[in-house]
Order: sequence, then structure tokens, then C-alpha cells
Amino acid sequence: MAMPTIKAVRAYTVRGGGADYHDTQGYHWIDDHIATPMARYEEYRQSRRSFGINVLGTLVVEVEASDGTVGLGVTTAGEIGAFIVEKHLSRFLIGRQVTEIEKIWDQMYFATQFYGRKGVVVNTISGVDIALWDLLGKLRGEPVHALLGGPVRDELQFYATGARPDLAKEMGFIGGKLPLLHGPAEGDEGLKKNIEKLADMRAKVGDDFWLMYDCWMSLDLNYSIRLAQKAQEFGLKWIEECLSPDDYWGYADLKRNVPKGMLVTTGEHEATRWGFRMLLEMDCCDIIQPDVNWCGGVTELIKISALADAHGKLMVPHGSGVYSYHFVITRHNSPFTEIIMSAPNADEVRPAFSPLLLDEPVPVNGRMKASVLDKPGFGVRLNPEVELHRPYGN
Ligand SMILES: C[C@H](O)[C@H](O)CC(=O)C(=O)O
Ligand SMILES: [Mg+2]
Repeated sequence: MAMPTIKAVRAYTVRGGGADYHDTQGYHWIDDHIATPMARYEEYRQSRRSFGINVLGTLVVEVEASDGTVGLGVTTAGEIGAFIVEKHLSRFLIGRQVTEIEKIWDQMYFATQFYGRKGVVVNTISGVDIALWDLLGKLRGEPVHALLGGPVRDELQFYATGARPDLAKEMGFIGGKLPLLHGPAEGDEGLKKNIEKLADMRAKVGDDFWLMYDCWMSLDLNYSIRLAQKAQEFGLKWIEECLSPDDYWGYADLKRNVPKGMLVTTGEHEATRWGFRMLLEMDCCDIIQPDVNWCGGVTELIKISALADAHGKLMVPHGSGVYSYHFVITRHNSPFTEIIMSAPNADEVRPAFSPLLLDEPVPVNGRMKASVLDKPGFGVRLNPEVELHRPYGN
């Protein structure tokens, strides 16, 4: 069957929300004194925007086929990503068959390896890869989940990340993941406040609701173990991303030393099958959490997920909205998924990439029917009211 070829690749940047969910303005729980690796410097402790967490912004990639069909991918790579797409990666797409996804991924990855391998380069590759899957789905008239083998269950179940697990419970979610507020630089007083926060939330949500702590790379091993030990009394289900993503040895040590029954999770800032191989072979965690926007896209997630499955581990993606949903619904070792509460007070469910995309599905009562995803490609489109910039277009 003759498929169209790729005739154009366009990369745009967007500010103020979209894929870069840290790119917020005004009060937002996601920027309210959250423990980070930069919190050792008092001047960067109150706000993550103060050290530039929102500096990248959103990248929008469009891949247009010779018949005019357009595949869309959005990720966090902003203007740097737009440069990489237009000045480097587009050569591996223009004139190619739209079905050459695997070969295009391989060429994008190895052509950028001398300056890439992880971080913003792999974010960018992920955005292009997502656009290619969207394009293929649209041309075949099938949802991406069908291209991946189809659903293994009828619906998705969600946990919510945000400052108000008590409200998340009322909204029907299976659990709530709190940001840890105080890091080691705030000493024993900060540790006490972290435990008080958890205890307060446990009292509000009762015993059967999952509570987790997201530590966003901010701790050291000793603090992580002490936090885990004290949190056990309040039924902490998992402790997430305690250490630097480079500290595989620390994670392996942490996993050996958390209280029995508490899970260790990490991986949202890890990338590619090789990065996740380290986490899995070194037995660093119980659940890996690749972000489809950052780990290498759908093409790489297929490999990462299979590797996790072979190691008997769960793969529960970080964020990534609809891009995660299409994947998670097709895999047995991804039994639930995440939504990051993008409302400033975490008091209502909003689409993950709002306001950038239209037709994004959202969970209702903490669940989403597989049938909601039954649209060609990823089933989302750009909101024409959002201003796009194309800094490196011809
Ligand atoms: C809440 C966390 O600090 C971060 O912003 C999001 C995250 O790591 C997660 O959802 O997981
Ligand atoms: Mg996290």
C-alpha cells in the first residue's frame, strides 16, 4: 500500500502553558516552595521559576505529508528544540515514507549523539516522534493505541499529582501525589513539617486512599531513608525521585533500605532504553516513570516498557497527557496513570496541555473509557487562539 511521503517539518514555540506545565504565571501550587536540588540556595527556595524551571517553554512540531495531512507533537524544548528540528532533524524526515518511524528515530538519535543522548535533545526527538505517530494514525484512520496493539482493558484509572489529594479523592482519583515541600537544607524542622503535612493529609483522606511524595531530585540518601521511615506510619505508598537521576547507586541503596511495602519510583528525567536499563539492572526502583515527551517518544517507550516488563516492573509514565493515555491502555504493566493537576489550586481537572490543544480527553471520576481515545492519531488539534512562533522557519 503506497503511503504518502513527508513534505514539510515545522517547529514552533509557545509560552504560558502547553507542554511545559511549569511555565505558569501568578500563584500556582506547582511553584510554591517545593523541595528541589536548588533549594540548598536560600534565594532559590521559594519558587522554582526563580531558578528557571520554566525557561524552555513548549515546542510544537508539525510533520506534513504529501497529501496535506499534518501530524502534531508537543513537548518541552522551546526555542532550542525548534532550532534542532529545523536545522538538524528535518533532513531525516523530508522525502521519507511516513511509515519509516523506526529508521527516522535511529537516525535522529545517532546523528545528535555527539551533543545529545538525554535532556533537551531527546525531548526534541520525542516531539518529532510523537508527530510521526500522530501522522501515521491520521493517515490510517486509526488511534495510536490501535497502532500499538490495542487496549488491554476498557478504561484507564488515574492518580492525581497536586497540592490537594483530599480534593483529588473527592474527584474520584485512586490516589494523590504531593510535592515534598522541604529539603535537607531546611534541616530537621523541615523534615518534621514534611511529615506533619503527610499526617494531615492522611487524616483528611482516610486509610484507603493512596498518598505519595514526589521529591523532585531534591534529597540525599540519608534524608530519603529517614523520610521514608517516618512516612511509613502514615501509609506512604511510594517515595518518588528522591535523588539525582545520575545517582543509580544511591537509588539501589534506597530501594534496599525503605520500609517493607513502600515503593521506590523514579525515571521521569531518565531517557532512552539505555538509561532505563541502568535503573532496571541495578534494581533502583519498583516503578519506572518515563515521560513520553522526554524519554524518546512512543518509539522508545515501546522498548523501555518491554524492558521493564521483562524485569517484572511496572511502567507508569510521568505526565504527558494524551500521549501517555494511548500507551498505557495497551500495556498490562501500566495498570494506572498520572494526571498533573494544572489548576493553580489543584481544585479542578483540566486537560494536560491546556490551552494549547483542543479535544484533549480528561478523566471523569478519576477514570477514562478506552473508547474516548478512538480518534485518528492522538485525536487532538492545535487551539487556533494560541499564538505560535516559528523562529527558525524558512
Ligand atoms: C510536583 C513535582 O514537583 C513536579 O512538578 C511534577 C512531577 O514530578 C510529577 O508529576 O511526577
Ligand atoms: Mg515526579
